[in-house]
Amino acid sequence: MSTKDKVLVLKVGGALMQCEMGMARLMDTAAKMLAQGQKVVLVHGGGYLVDEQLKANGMDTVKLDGLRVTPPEQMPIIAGALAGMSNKILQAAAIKAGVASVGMSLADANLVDAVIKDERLGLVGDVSPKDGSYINFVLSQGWMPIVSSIAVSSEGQLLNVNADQAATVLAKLVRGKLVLLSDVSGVLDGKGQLIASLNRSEIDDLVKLGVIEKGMKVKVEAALEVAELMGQPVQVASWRDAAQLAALAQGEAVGTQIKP
Ligand SMILES: Nc1ncnc2c1ncn2[C@@H]1O[C@H](COP(=O)(O)OP(=O)(O)O)[C@@H](O)[C@H]1O
Ligand SMILES: CC(=O)N[C@@H](CCC(=O)OP(=O)(O)O)C(=O)O
Repeated sequence: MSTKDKVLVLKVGGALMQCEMGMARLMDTAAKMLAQGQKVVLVHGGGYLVDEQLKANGMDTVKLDGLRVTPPEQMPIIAGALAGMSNKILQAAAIKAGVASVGMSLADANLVDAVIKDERLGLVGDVSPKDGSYINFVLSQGWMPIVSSIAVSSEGQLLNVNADQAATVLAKLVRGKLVLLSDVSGVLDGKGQLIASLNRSEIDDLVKLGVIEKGMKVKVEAALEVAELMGQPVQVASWRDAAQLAALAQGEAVGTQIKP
């Protein structure tokens, strides 16, 4: 199987939706890849928009180990910011770049099974892959799925899933190649220098030293899970960096390689 035959699962962090230029560059990159026959699933976060909307509604944000504690009264605002605003802002940018997309969430078409992760986190979801037929159908039409990380449990409860974890579940579902794009060029060492590659023991050491923390800890752990499961590296890079996007469009490795 050549790399182009593999679906590319691209995850973007929420800071992207606050940067018109970044969105335009990313969607132009996606348009190029689609034109080359590369299938792309775009998974998105939206943490910044959630923060803004909670604040506007007089609510506090609490995070535990990089995950947002999600009390029931915050769920409508969080679902609105992620499955609504963030998803549609990205679809608008896709249309502007000539990319036909399907806006969806983890709740669509039996994509995943979702359960409450940990009672202390409230309505935060833990997801596992279930049925890829809908997303594969969308891809077969040449459309780009744009997927938010809102899921629904079998009891009909809306759940907030960390978007890096949403991306890992979709990568597993389509057996795809996973690239996590954030607002930093990759995993940085204690001096702010880009680390070219990391394996499990190196990650454990940097977490213990406090060099990898918060959202980046969640991200590298999600990346490592997929890398080990699929026996292939997962890349952590930046949507801000035009050179990294250009390299990505050429199928080249970018940022930090999280290795099995
Ligand atoms: N070692 C590290 N290297 C790079 N970023 C780190 C590191 N440790 C913590 N971070 C933080 O993690 C952030 C990226 O995680 P996160 O905010 O969750 O991104 P995203 O919203 O793009 O998923 C960086 O902006 C940085 O503040
Ligand atoms: C449970 C949990 O933490 N959910 C995240 C979902 C969005 C996200 O992950 O956004 P970024 O990729 O922009 O960080 C949140 O509420 O912020």
